[in-house]
Order: sequence, then structure tokens, then C-alpha cells
Amino acid sequence: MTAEVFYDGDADLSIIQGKKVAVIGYGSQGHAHSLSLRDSGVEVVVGLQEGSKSRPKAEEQGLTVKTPAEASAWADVIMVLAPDTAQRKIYAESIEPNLTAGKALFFGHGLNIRFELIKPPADVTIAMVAPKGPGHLVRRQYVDGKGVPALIAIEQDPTGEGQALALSYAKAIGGTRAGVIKTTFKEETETDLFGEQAVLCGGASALVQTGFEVLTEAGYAPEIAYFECLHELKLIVDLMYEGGIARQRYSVSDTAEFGDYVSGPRVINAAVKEEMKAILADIQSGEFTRRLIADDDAGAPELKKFREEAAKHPIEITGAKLRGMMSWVDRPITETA
Ligand SMILES: NC(=O)C1=CN([C@@H]2O[C@H](COP(=O)(O)OP(=O)(O)OC[C@H]3O[C@@H](n4cnc5c(N)ncnc54)[C@H](OP(=O)(O)O)[C@@H]3O)[C@@H](O)[C@H]2O)C=CC1
Ligand SMILES: CC[C@](O)(C(C)=O)C(=O)O
Ligand SMILES: [Mg+2]
Ligand SMILES: [Mg+2]
Repeated sequence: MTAEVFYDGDADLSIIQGKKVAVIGYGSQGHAHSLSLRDSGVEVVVGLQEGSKSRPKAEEQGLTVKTPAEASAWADVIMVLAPDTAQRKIYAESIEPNLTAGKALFFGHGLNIRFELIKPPADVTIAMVAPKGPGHLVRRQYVDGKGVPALIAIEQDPTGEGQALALSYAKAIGGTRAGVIKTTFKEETETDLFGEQAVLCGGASALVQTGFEVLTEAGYAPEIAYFECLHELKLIVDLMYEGGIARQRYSVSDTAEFGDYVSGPRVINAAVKEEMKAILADIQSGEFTRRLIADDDAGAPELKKFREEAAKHPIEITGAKLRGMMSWVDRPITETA
């Protein structure tokens, strides 16, 4: 089934301009939404805990900051953009007591609603506006007069105005400039988790590390292995991004293209596809989310161990040295005002 796509002409900016919007969190997505909403003429307050390290940043950028509870009490629309694992606690302590009938609760990702970690009352609109890109790109595109495509979803719509409100919000952060696609909380959550685990983050990281290990264990120089397995990946992904896999195959040498067809299916073989299906099944059943939340409840020991082990991988040592030779590569992530 073809997805429904909405553009600027389908969205009425005045709807969100007539609402008070609280954005809870001022990280990757939070800073982008808050600044672009404000620049689109929307009354915005950022919700952050007392002593939050994000507070000075938000205030320096001219935004009003209240506690999550104060911001939720003040707002008509509450957008939750804190980390997924923090959301259920923020909801219970600060949002739920201030969530009166007719308000709208928005999310940038559906995990907490899809897996019922948050169960809002029936008289509240529940919607999603999820840009399909990192927050810093979302903001940069908005500032440049462009936008990152976004998804919207309406889970609960007691007023019948949920879709118009979500589209209006998406317009205020630049989403309808690029195109907004309608989905559901279930579809967005399950596909987002699958994409980041099997392909974009988990799959790609493991592919790069394993390729690097095979070359260095065979005696090749780590510097050469780094260039071949990590550095050049950007060139290849940029080609895919611009013109699909076909443009990548057109642009590389015939030798590389032939090797792609011959060896690609040996790396990502039937067993890998079966494992991807098992990953999807764990996502759909809630097994992955149970593990994520149990780890967070225990103080994140698994996450901390994964991070420590990943930082020790030889590719990180080689990479840090090589990136030091490439002044144009090591660009810090900064908030774009
Ligand atoms: N990262 C991305 O680009 C994308 C994210 N999303 C979704 O957007 C949402 C936000 O993700 P992301 O932007 O990565 O989040 P971040 O990890 O960048 O959020 C950090 C922000 O949340 C604040 N925060 C943490 N705990 C609390 C709390 N208890 N109360 C209030 N604020 C708190 C932090 O404050 P402090 O500075 O005090 O720690 C900081 O301002 C998630 O649902 C995510 O799945 C969707 C698409 C892409
Ligand atoms: C790919 C990771 C992502 O899903 C994203 C930037 O879209 C995330 O959760 O950060
Ligand atoms: Mg994503
Ligand atoms: Mg994600």
C-alpha cells in the first residue's frame, strides 16, 4: 500500500501557533524542535529538571525553561523528547498529574506507547511527529529553509483534530517542506527499532568491525584496514543516499561492482536473513524492550559494559589516530542556533 504524503500546502501553521507547546528534553531532537517551533512563531517552553546540564544551553538560545511538571501544567501540547528509557518516569512524575482533558501528548518515537510503558487517559490526544533524521540535521535543514522528512501518527484522537495538529507541528519544524508520511505508532516503532538494530547501527557497526578484524588478523596494516572498511563507507553510502544502490554500483569500478554481486550474498547470506527475522520477532514481541527497560531499571549495567567493550576495539584506536590527520573529518556535533 502506498503511503500518504503531506506537504506545506496540506498543513495549517496557525493551529500550532495558537497552542502553548512544552518540549520535554533539550538534546538531539529537543533542541531542534524547540528552536524551530519558536522561529515558526510558536509559544514554546522547554521542560528540564533542576540542575539539568541542558538548561544553560536552552536559556542561552533565548528559550524559557521550566521543570517538566511546570511546563506540562502550562502547555496545551506536550512533546516528549527525553531519552526513551527516561520517558515513563517523567510521565508518571511530571506529566500525568498535569495531563487534563483536551491536552495533546506528542512523541518523537513510539516505543513508550507501543509497548504500553506509558498509558495516557482516553481524553488526551496522542500523536507522533518523528523526523527521519538526527536532531542536528533537522535543525540545520530548517535554518537553511529546507526540511527533513517526518512521520506522523495518531494513536488517540478524542477531539478529531489530531492529524491537523500533528501536521501543523510538523510544518513548524520544517517537516512538510520535505514531505510528511502518515504511519502508526506500531509501524514506526517496530521498523525504527529494526532499522537501527539490524542495518543502520547494529548491522553496519558489526560489518565494519568484522571486516577490520579479518584484514588485521590476516596481517594487513590497521591503517589500511580502517580506510577500506570504515573511512570509505561514507563515500559508498553517500552514493546510495543520492541515487540508490544502482548509483553506487554505477559509480564504483566494474571490478567492485562484480565483487559486490559475487560476495555480498556470501556475507549477508540466508543465515543472516534468518537472524534478522529473529531480531524482528524479538522487537514485535516486546522482548527487546523488556531487556532495554530491565537494564535501565538496574542502572544500565549491560549498556555500560557494551560501551566499555566497544571503546576498546582496535578500530577505535586506529580511527582516532587517522582522523587526527584529516582536519575536515572530526567535526564536533554542535547545536545550530
Ligand atoms: N537522536 C535522534 O536524532 C532521534 C531521536 N528520536 C527520538 O526522540 C526522542 C529523544 O531522543 P534524543 O533527542 O536522542 O534524546 P537525547 O538523549 O538527546 O535527550 C537528552 C535530553 O533529555 C533530557 N533529559 C534526560 N532525562 C530527563 C528527565 N528525567 N527529565 C527531563 N529531561 C530529561 C536531557 O537533559 P540533561 O541535559 O539534564 O541530561 C537532555 O536535554 C526519543 O524518543 C528518540 O527515540 C527520533 C528520531 C531521531
Ligand atoms: C538510526 C537511529 C535512530 O533511529 C534515528 C536517528 O533515527 C535513533 O533512534 O537515534
Ligand atoms: Mg530512527
Ligand atoms: Mg530510533
